Amino acid sequence: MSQRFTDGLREENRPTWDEAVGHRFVQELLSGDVDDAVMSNYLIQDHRFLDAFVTLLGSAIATADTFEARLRFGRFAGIICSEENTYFLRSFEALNISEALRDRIPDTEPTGGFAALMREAAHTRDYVAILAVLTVAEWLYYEWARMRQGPLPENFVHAEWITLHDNPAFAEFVEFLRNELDRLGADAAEVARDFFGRAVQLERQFFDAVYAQNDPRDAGTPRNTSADYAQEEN
Ligand SMILES: Cc1ncc(CO)c(N)n1
Repeated sequence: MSQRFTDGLREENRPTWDEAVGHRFVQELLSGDVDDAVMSNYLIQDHRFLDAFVTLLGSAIATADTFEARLRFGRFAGIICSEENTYFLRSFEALNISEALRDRIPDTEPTGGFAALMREAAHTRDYVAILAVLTVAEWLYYEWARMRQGPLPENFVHAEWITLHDNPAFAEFVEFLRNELDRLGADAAEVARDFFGRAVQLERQFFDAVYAQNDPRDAGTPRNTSADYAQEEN
């Protein structure tokens, strides 16, 4: 039996893939031990990832070569734009992160890099390039989420981020993405490898970045001097 095209792509990126799937953030999330500051950094950045991701899903709907695939992407986009987006909003509320505070936090480099990569893939209008990025994002998340061995964490912010990526419908969607890329990628292997490889790198860097920042909520604490307040007003 020959190896699936997507298995080959993953093998080419194996060390980085494993570093992402087994990342400290993932381990702490699965055990429910992620620090609130780290989770806040992650969710603020990932909510922006989601914006670019929806754009990419739109380009998949536009470029897919079958009606069946278009329907799948449409149904998935529905979940991302409803249940997943409201998960973020409920989590921001629980972590006491206002919209104003979020607006003050700049993009990290991997967030900007991911948005650029997704925009680039969408602009190619090449279904294979688009599929390669989508497949990394969803397959890699499915792989870490299903590693959980103990019970779900009690905190819904942790638990729901796991179950959103480890449930039968999500597993089926990942399998669909892989089948699509298996079906079409071999004839456009260079494009597939390029976008797949860059996406895997960014996934690891995205996790790294949440530990390289301060508590984002400090950006919302009042400063010490009235001069600072005055500056803020202007
Ligand atoms: C950075 C990143 N990669 C993948 C996913 C899963 O869609 C996500 N939410 N964020």
